[in-house]
Amino acid sequence: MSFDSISDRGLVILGCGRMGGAILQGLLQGGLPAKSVWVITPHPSDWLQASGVHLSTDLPDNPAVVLLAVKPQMMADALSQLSTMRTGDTLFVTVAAGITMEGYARMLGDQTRLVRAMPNTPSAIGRGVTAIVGNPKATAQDLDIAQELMSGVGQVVRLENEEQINAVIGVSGSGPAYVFHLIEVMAAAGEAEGLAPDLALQLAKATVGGAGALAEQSDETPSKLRENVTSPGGTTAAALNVLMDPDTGMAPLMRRAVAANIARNRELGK
Ligand SMILES: NC(=O)C1=CN([C@@H]2O[C@H](COP(=O)(O)OP(=O)(O)OC[C@H]3O[C@@H](n4cnc5c(N)ncnc54)[C@H](OP(=O)(O)O)[C@@H]3O)[C@@H](O)[C@H]2O)C=CC1
Ligand SMILES: O=C(O)[C@@H]1CCC=N1
Repeated sequence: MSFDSISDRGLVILGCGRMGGAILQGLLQGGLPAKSVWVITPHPSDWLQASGVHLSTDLPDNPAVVLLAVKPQMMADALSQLSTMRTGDTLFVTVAAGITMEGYARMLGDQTRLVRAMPNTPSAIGRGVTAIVGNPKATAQDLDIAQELMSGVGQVVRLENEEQINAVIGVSGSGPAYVFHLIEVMAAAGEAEGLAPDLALQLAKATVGGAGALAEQSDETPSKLRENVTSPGGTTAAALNVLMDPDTGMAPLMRRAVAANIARNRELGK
């Protein structure tokens, strides 16, 4: 990775919890010098304190990039800490759900160059996927910089418009939670059928992890991979009859879950 402008002018990270921390870790591993990073976060972890970044010190007044990684509900308060910064030349990259570009224009001014990025928690192990979209002031170079920042923690895809970010949150931003829940319910079903809890959990985790890796690495579609498991008239077919029921199966359930996610995201944006 090349971080020339960030190395020269600095990166400020506002909020260094799960997501901000994962991104910072990816950037440092990718070669960004710790001395180019300023972090504002109320309770820095031991790892952060040992990382060599600037903590609780004066901020550069014209950093190349500010990464916003606080909870949406904290954003307005948190941004007030940047009031001494000249924001004209600085690119803002935000990972917060809910807050729209219009909302940022109200808080930061309508001249601010801003990229919304929506990562997910597998970023913590470099296996995230992030979707990015720029506001009307963001340049092609700004999108390249945001892509470079986020590629430290996994794949990056680009969106055509801001509206699409809602569906991204519903699918991949929140999606790891759905998959973790799948592990929980598969393990619980195994336990209910007589497996020891640890063994049921091991089987469920290895199955979801292995199937996910196979789906990513295989040239076959997920539908074909599913068919490969399913012997006609066999045990998998019996289970899929339940899971693929058009009225009560996973498809209508997932549709409702993603719709609820998007509705909440719109509420947060108000
Ligand atoms: N978790 C996820 O799966 C995803 C999260 N996001 C978005 O990422 C953002 C952060 O989420 P996540 O990392 O999970 O949350 P965390 O709570 O883990 O991180 C938020 C961090 O912000 C810090 N913080 C709180 N107030 C301030 C402040 N005034 N100034 C600076 N820092 C502050 C918190 O500190 P402390 O806890 O010490 O108070 C915490 O370390 C959210 O906007 C969320 O929408 C996006 C995609 C996926
Ligand atoms: O639950 C949330 O609001 C955030 C956004 C995507 C994942 N976590």
